Parts: sequence; structure tokens; C-alpha cells
Amino acid sequence: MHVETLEFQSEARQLLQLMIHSIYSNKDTFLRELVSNASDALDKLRLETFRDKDLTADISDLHIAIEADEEQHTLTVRDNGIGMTRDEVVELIGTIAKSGTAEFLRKLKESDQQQDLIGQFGIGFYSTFMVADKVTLVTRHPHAAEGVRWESSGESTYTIDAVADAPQGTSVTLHLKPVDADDQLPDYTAKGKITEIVKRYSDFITWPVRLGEETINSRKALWARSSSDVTDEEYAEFYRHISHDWNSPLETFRMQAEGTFEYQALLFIPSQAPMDLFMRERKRGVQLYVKRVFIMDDCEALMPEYLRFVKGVVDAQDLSLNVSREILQQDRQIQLMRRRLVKKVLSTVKTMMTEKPDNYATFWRELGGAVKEGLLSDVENRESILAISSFASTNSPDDLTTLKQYVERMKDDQQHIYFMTGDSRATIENSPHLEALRAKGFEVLILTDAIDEMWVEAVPQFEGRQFQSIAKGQVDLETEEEKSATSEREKDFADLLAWMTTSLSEHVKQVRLSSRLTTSAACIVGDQHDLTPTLEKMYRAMGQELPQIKRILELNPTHPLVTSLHEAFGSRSDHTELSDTVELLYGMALLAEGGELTDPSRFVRLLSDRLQRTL
Ligand SMILES: Nc1ncnc2c1ncn2[C@@H]1O[C@H](COP(=O)(O)OP(=O)(O)OP(=O)(O)O)[C@@H](O)[C@H]1O
Repeated sequence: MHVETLEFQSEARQLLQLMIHSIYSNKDTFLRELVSNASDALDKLRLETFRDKDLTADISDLHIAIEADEEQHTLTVRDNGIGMTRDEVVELIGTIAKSGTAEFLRKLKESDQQQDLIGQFGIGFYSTFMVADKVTLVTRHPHAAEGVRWESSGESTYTIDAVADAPQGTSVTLHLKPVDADDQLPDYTAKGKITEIVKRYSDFITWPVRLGEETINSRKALWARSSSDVTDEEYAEFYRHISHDWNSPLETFRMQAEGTFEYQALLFIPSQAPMDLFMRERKRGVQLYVKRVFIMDDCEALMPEYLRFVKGVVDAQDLSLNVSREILQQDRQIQLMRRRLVKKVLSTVKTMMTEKPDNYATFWRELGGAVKEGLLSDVENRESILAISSFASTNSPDDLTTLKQYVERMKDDQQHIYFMTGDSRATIENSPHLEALRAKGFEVLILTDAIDEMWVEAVPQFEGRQFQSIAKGQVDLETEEEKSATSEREKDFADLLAWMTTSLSEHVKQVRLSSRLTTSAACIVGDQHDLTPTLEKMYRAMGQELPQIKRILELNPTHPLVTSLHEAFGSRSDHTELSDTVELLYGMALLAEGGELTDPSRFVRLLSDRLQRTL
């Protein structure tokens, strides 16, 4: 028979090398991966036979069998599940299709915490090369007449050939490396060892795992057992099985609904952001079971986009086993269930905030960026999402604040929750807009995520306090007394402001006096309902046509530069010279907020001209 030799895709090769020169101390996990794959294959076959009546597969005794051969020093994990066609073997075992692999491998090389990182990725089948120097896989898909044998020693190539009489399903045979206590390679053919590993990692697998005549797993679905019965370690193992995340979950919680639409849920919040959290082809949703039977992964009808990191299982009693994604999207009961699941996730985080503040801090650091998307998309739960959100603020250089804490610190004469959006904390802190708020001792939220620009536009208030950008609209910080002084000044400055508005009309729509400046001469602010420069840039990058958005230049009427300008304007009849000065003033304000000049060389020319005259 013809044996083909094929090459592993380069990323697969890199990952295999990592496995061979294993970075894990805990090599036992290879068996968990094989049992997990076998269990998935059995789930898939059962599902296929529901859907495809022509499929002539035997599903009367679906199970996983482990066979150890002490003499040959081999270990085989066999299932009678869905199997793979030749092309599937090449595609699934010879390549790594996961998005983000290249990025992952790059990070892995740079990191000294390889174990943590690889945990996020999950290496599945390749983990067998931690313990074996050769692996043979024989598989047959129910539609295929003959089977396929795949074999490799984990170097750069593998072989493929046909097997005439392969049974339905897949067997994976490991030619084990010699036992070596120092290298943490125990005898994996020992019955006691195999039983211990399966019990520890795979007890909850619903299919029987047999070793000889004996079934060695209890097969009980965790969510069907009473909570007091299940240990944290069992939950953690189950989480790893469904999430392919090797770390323990940050939070585990359950839900139960009785009555007309009965269901149980077992949900997890991960302790690290999944790699694909912000990727376009990211996964979302929990697993759906119907009466203990696995129906689908990534059931997006059960979780909104912004909670895409929540993992777990929902087991519904009253759905058909044939239920499709399309039906789920429209089903009213499913929508109700989803609403309850969302509320449960949010309330779980709320409790975490008070009871396990360190966990909450991890949660927010890892997943807060996704949660904030909910401020835009989930209007119904907006207040609850705000309540579990944290933000950087001028109150502390390191610690984040909740809005509740912010409100508690608000000054007596402070009306609003002030914020500023921008690229970085440093630009915001140095921006002139902050001056008067700082002088008044008002705290300002520092919002630097891209999503912040969006939600602040959509969310008007928190517990009755308005959100107010300090770089937009009129910031009303003055006392009544100050206000009357300002209106006097306005009259005084009226001619100058009108002239400047015309002179700078190419850049700004208005020039006015400011109450937000104490030390700077000028700053630029947006009109209350206009887009911020960052948002404008974002929309343009997305290809949207927008009219030019002009902002407003505000002057500090007590600054010497502005008072002198005022005097010069009043005493001179020719204002040509002054128009260069006001252009410089505008350019300075733009630079101070971290903005970019439209014509830097002109700015430099004007400035050097001025400087020459001071020498
Ligand atoms: N026993 C099996 N029966 C049928 N298909 C299998 C079996 N084992 C593996 N496969 C196929 O090969 C694919 C790759 O397996 P692998 O264990 O490397 O990754 P995975 O299980 O998809 O994810 P992870 O890497 O997170 O474990 C599986 O997704 C599955 O399609």
C-alpha cells in the first residue's frame, strides 16, 4: 500500500518542538487531552446520527477504551466516535488552524512564563509528544470505506496510508518514552496511574471510559450533582475540558430554573482574557445540552457579545435534540433564559467586587475592555454594567475607581462626573483642560480605551449624575460672583474674540473666554454634541465621509499673553501682525492637548520669526 510522507505546517512544527522538549512538569495532562478529544468525537457522532438519517453508524455502545501494553510499552486510547477522513486528518492534525497561532508563538518565545501562556492556547493532540517518541493514529469516518493511518515521531514530517479494515472511530497509540522518574515520566502503562489520571481529570465525561472490563469514570454531569458534592478541583477540571484553558477559572457559578422551562447552568469566568477576545473571528457562547446530551459549542444565542468570555454549560430540559442555531435565535424561552444568564453574570461580578476584591481587579484588568462594550449594546443592563466598571482617575496614579467611589468623593459644589478621553494618561494629565478642575479639587476620570470614546457618547448618567467631558461644551465651574465678573470681561473682550473668530475661521468655529484654565493661555474644546477628534479619526479610518469638524478655542482672560494681546488689539489699528500671534496661540493649544498641527513647517516659521525678534 502507498505510504505518503507529508510535512507539518511550520507553526505546527514549532509547537511540536515545544512539546518534545517539554516545558511542563505535569505531563499527565496528555491523557486528559486524548480522552477529551475522544469524548468530543462521540458527541459529534451521536449528533450526526440525529441529523443524518442515512448515516449507518453503530451508536449502541459509544465509549472510550484505554488499552495498556506493558511489554511493548504502548498506551492506546480508542473511541468509536465520528472519526476523520484522510483530508481531515491532514488538516486537523497536520496544521494548526487556530487564529492567532503565529502571534501566540511569538509571545511564547519572548516569555519566561511559558506554562501560563501555553495554558491559554491548549495544545491538544500534540501534548502526546511529551510522553511518546512515536504516535500512531488510526481512524475511520462513517462515510469512508477505508480508514487512515497517521504516524509521526513529532519531527518535521508524518506519514499517511490507508487501512483496509479500520473500525469506526479513532485509536491513538503512544509508543511511550522510557520511564524516567527524574524527568517526571512515570509508567503510564500502570493501571493505577491511568485510573488516577482519568479520575482526576475526566471523571465527569458522560461517556464510559473503560480500562479492561472496568468503567473508571463516574460519568456524572457536574451540574446535575448537588453543589455541596462537587469539589473546586472537579469544577476546575471541567472548566479546562470545555474551555481548553489550562488555568483555573476565576469564578464558578450555577443557576437553576424550575417550572415550565426547566434548565440548569454551570458557568465560569476565566482568569485570563482568551487570546481571541478582540479578534474578528472570536468565539462566543456557552455549550448547550438538552437533557444531558451535548448539542452545540459556542451557542451564541445564550450570551451577548460583550460577555463572550463566559464559558460553561446550559442544560435545557424542554428543547428538541434537533434544535438549530436559527431556531434558538428566535425562541422566546431562549431569550428569557439569556436575560437571566446575563443578569446572573453581572450580579456574580458585583458580589465579587465586595467579597473578593483581588479577583475583581483581575477580572476587570483582563475582561473589562469587553464588558464596557455592553454599555453600548445592552441598554437594559446599563446601570448594572456601570456598577461593575472601574476607571482610572486623577484621584490615584495606580488604583482604579468605581463610579460609586467617585460619587462618594465628589465635592459639595460638584454637579457632574467629569471625564476626559484621550490616547494616554500622560497626555490627559498634561492637557490644559484639567487645570481648573484640578484647582477646584474635582476628580476627573481618565478614559484611554477606544471603546471609552463610544460609550461616553451613549451613556448620559450614573445614578442621576451627568457624565461631562472636560474637553467638550461649556464647563460650568464658576461661582455666581465669578460669573458676573466673567460676563463683564466678555463685554470687554468682545471685539477681540469676534476678530479672532474670523482670523482663525479656517481652524475653529468660535473663540471664547474660558473658565477651565488657570495656568495655560488657551485650550481647544469640542462643541457639546460634536465628535471628538479621536472618534472623528476612527470614523474616517472606517471610510465614513464626514464634514470637517471645527472646535472652539478658549482663552484664559487672566493669562499675561492674553491680556497683552487684548491691549495690543485695542491700541493698534493694523492687526496683520497679531493674526500670526493668534495662529501661534492656536497651534500651542493644539500641541498641548497632544494634537497634530496641520502645517507644522508654517508653525515653526512663525515661531522662529518671533524668537528672532526677542534676541
Ligand atoms: N479522537 C478523535 N476523533 C475525531 N477527531 C479527532 C479526534 N482527536 C482529534 N480530532 C480532531 O482533531 C482536531 C485537533 O485536535 P486537538 O486536540 O489538537 O485540538 P482541539 O481538541 O481542537 O483543541 P485544543 O487544542 O484546545 O485541545 C480536533 O478538533 C478534532 O477535530
